[in-house]
Order: sequence, then structure tokens, then C-alpha cells
Amino acid sequence: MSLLELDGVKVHFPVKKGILFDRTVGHVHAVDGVSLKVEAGQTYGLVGESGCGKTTLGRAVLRLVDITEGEVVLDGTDLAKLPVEEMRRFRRRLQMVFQDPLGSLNPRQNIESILTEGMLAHDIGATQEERREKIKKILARVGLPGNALSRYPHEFSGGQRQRIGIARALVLEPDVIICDEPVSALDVSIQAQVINLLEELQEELGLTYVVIAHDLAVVRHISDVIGVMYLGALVEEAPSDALYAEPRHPYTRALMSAVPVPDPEVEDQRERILLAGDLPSPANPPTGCRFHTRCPWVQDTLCATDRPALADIGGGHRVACHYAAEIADGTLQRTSGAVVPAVPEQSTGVEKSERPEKAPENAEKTEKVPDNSEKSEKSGTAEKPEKAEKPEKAL
Ligand SMILES: Nc1ncnc2c1ncn2[C@@H]1O[C@H](COP(=O)(O)OP(=O)(O)OP(=O)(O)O)[C@@H](O)[C@H]1O
Repeated sequence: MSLLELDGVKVHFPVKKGILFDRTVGHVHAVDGVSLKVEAGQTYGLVGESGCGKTTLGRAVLRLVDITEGEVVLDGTDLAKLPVEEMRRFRRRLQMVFQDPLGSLNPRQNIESILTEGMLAHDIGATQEERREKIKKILARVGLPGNALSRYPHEFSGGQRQRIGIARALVLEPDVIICDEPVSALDVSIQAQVINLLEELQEELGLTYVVIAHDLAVVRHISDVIGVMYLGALVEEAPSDALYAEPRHPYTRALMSAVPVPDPEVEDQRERILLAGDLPSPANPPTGCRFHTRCPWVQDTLCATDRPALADIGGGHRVACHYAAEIADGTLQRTSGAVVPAVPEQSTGVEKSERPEKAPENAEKTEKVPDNSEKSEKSGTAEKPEKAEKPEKAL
């Protein structure tokens, strides 16, 4: 049995109307029947465009939103059915690292107080001294200076604040950490450091991650298995390398075609699949295959009427498309959608001969990147102020 298993998870938000908002006129199908398994010590990457339900799914696992239907099984226990008090105990084992490090930390609490809060809630550490010692060790491990304890979130840079977010999860000794866009609010140079840190911690502590991101490069680097979401459902799932080598679902193909390749020659040959229209509203999803309204290979039969199941095509690769095999072997031609060169000659402003022969080492985050901007991070200067939001409570 896998450490974390989701079976047919649905999260439908009611759409309310009326003067008192007491009339339910429909539902937003934010997550609409997701089943997946996350193995202990591995990383499951969840990708998809904004609004496809990634965050809601992550929150559903922690029961931060109500689960309409389905099971979320952690180590044999279905969390979806646990009474609130018992769920509180399980929360220690499941932690979340949020996208906006500043917004998720209470600006009025110093770091010691922020980290102690969760420990007190879960009875970790017999005395304040014991808790402080543990916090100090973890802060040092995530690369924060010794004097961080008495300082406040605004005194840290964006990368340091994300390290505080990671430390807040770690002090509770979780089994699973759900990282929701853990680096998308950070500078590119800092992103690689935080990703490397997450990987090191996983190796040392045997952590299991679910990493939610829209950036395919980030997810590829860190994930063992990747699930691609579209309009509340998984459309494809595969071991990371297999998904990148052979994306089978038309939506995954379109997503991949948008990722630049760090080799000018390949980039010149590469084609980009442009999808027509926007993501349909999850309050009124299309019939049949959810993707058929934008699919470049859409057919008159089946696509608009039958919802394809996520079918196993071997090697742990699952795909939800009626015509995945025909698209892969080239027997099905595109029916719509534009295909354009990935790099239009005029838009680059750089002639082919002027472009560098080789892409810079860090063009794609597939290698470990030296922590050379650590110094500027440790200087303690806060980066540009970010909008403060309601801080997330320790879970
Ligand atoms: N509390 C809520 N009530 C009603 N609708 C909601 C609620 N939370 C999310 N939604 C809707 O559910 C859908 C999925 O949202 P979600 O934030 O999970 O997507 P996402 O893929 O994580 O996008 P992003 O990357 O922009 O956060 C969206 O249409 C969103 O508007």
C-alpha cells in the first residue's frame, strides 16, 4: 500500500445567490474525481494551468476544504471520514509549504513564536528550552542564521522566508509535505537553492512530497511521478522521465511544447502547439472529454460525449484520451489548433549566428545549482515588499 492514496476525490464548491446568499444555484467542480498514489519517500508533482484545481486538491488532502466525495488514505486511514479531533492528530503528519512565504507568516510573531505555535498544538517538546533547541537545529539545517529566532518575517528575504516556511513544517516531524508552488514567488537564482534544499531534506529525513507547480521545469527536476491536471481531473500521469520523453495526452503535449529547450538548434526546429480559447469554467465543464473544446485532435465521435478513463498504457503511464494511441503513431491528423515555430525569427531580435552555441548551465534546472547567492540572502535585507495576506496558521 502507498503512503498516500487518493481515490475518486471530488471537491465541489456551492455557488450561492440571493440577497442572503442562501440559494445554491450550482457548483464549481474544482476537483472532480482524482485518484492517485504517492509512494513513501518519493515526490509526486502536480502540474496544470491556473484554475485547474491543484491547490484545492492539496488543501483537500489536509482537509482544509471539505471533501465532497472520495477517499484520502494516509497510511491506511481514510482522512476524509475522520472526526475533527482525530484529524487534528493526523495534521502533524501532513504539512503544507505555501506559495507566498510572507503572506503565510504572521508579521507580528517572531520566528521562535511562529515555529513554537505548531509544536505546542501538537505537544512536541516538554519545555520551552527543549523546543527552542529543536527549532535552533532545524533553522540551522535549512540555512538560516543563528539570530533568526528573535527576528520577524519582514526582516528576511523571500528565499529566507520560504526556508522559515519549510522549518515550520519540519519542526512537526511530518511524513508528507505538500508544497504549493514553493518557489514561484522567488527570484530564479533563489528557486534552485530552495529546490535543492527540499531534495536534501527528503534524502536525509525520508520525506514524501506532493509538489504543486505550473512550472514544468521545477516539477521535472524534483518529481519521481508527475500528474497533469486539467479542469479538476488528471489527464495524464507517468514517471517523470517517461512523461517528458513521450507526453501522450494532447494537453500535456501542448504544455510541453511551450517549454523552451536550452539548445538553439533544437529550439529552431521545435514547434509550439497553440491551444484555442481559455480554460472553460469549472462551474460548467464541457461534456465528454473535458479537453475536447480546445483539443487540436478533437474527433466528431466520442470526444464530446464520453469521458475517457485514465487508462494504463504500461510502465506506470496513464492517459485519459480516446485517441492517445492514434495520435502517438501519427494515424490521426490534427483537426484544429495552430502549430507555430517555438521561436518566431522576428520576435527574438537575435540572429541565429549571434545566439550562443550552448545554453548556460542553469538554463534548465536539471542540475544542482551552487548556493552562490546565499550571501546576499544571509545579509538579512528584505527583498521588495510583497502584499501581506492573512497568515496561514500552523496546521
Ligand atoms: N473557496 C472556493 N469557492 C469557490 N470556488 C473556488 C474556491 N476555491 C477555489 N475555487 C475555484 O476552483 C477552481 C480551482 O482553483 P484552484 O485554486 O484549486 O486552482 P489552481 O490550479 O491551484 O490555480 P492557481 O495556480 O491559480 O492557484 C477555480 O475555478 C477557483 O476559482
